[in-house]
Amino acid sequence: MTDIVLDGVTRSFRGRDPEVTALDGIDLHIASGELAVIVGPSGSGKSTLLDLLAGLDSPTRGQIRIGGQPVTGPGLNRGVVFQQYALLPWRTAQANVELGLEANSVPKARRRERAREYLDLVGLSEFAGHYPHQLSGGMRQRVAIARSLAFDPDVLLMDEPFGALDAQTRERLQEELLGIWQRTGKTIVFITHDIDEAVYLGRKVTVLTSRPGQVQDTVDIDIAEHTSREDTLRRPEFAEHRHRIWSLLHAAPEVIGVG
Ligand SMILES: Nc1ncnc2c1ncn2[C@@H]1O[C@H](COP(=O)(O)OP(=O)(O)OP(=O)(O)O)[C@@H](O)[C@H]1O
Repeated sequence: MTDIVLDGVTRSFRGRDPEVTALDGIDLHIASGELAVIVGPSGSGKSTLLDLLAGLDSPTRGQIRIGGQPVTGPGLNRGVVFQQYALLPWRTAQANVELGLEANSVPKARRRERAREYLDLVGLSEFAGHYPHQLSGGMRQRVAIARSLAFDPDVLLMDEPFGALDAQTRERLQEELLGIWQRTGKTIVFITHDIDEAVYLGRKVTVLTSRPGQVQDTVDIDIAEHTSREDTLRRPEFAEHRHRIWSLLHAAPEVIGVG
């Protein structure tokens, strides 16, 4: 089980006058296998929260536990996908996916096989030998997703992973992510400031207040079985959830950049 529990998580940044409190007393429970979305206005501490979950930063107060274990640093039980692809330009798509497996001491033949498998999962088998500059933005982000999944982490942490992509590519990758989630059963924490994306992907959407980020509410998204994207977007429940999240975000002062 890889439940994620945040218990009174606060993160303040010192060395500035005044001190900046990015997150203030976050209590959150994300169940194993859930696709949890976190939305919040700009500056509400979303990226800070993701860094804490990834173990790239530590809370000033409070604790995060994943599968019952306190997070004390980065770990192979978590894969992270950022907005920018962070691929190594001198490595092919295949070699980029193999990267995480090298850190994990997987033997070469097995690495190759697994990288192929995950490139296939994200629909890029034919591009294994291409370098990042030969791929579109959407393809690069798919390589980044394949790389994060290839070492089989329990949890996938995604910080606005589709934010830099055009609308069509973004929609395609949202579909792919839902498919990957359904096939792999991973626990996914997905950060966005796009309300439609939040409602479309999330089964639970947690809304943060503007700085300092606190949990304003968590909305259960209970849209009956997704059949097609069009069908989902047309459902009255979609509009209701969208409106609810919009209202929560706009109840917070200083709302900037909320789509
Ligand atoms: N290393 C740091 N040092 C000082 N302040 C920081 C640091 N990292 C973040 N902050 C501050 O913490 C607050 C939250 O930042 P964060 O990037 O987590 O917000 P966000 O919700 O991800 O914003 P956006 O949606 O604009 O990306 C901001 O006011 C930011 O300036």
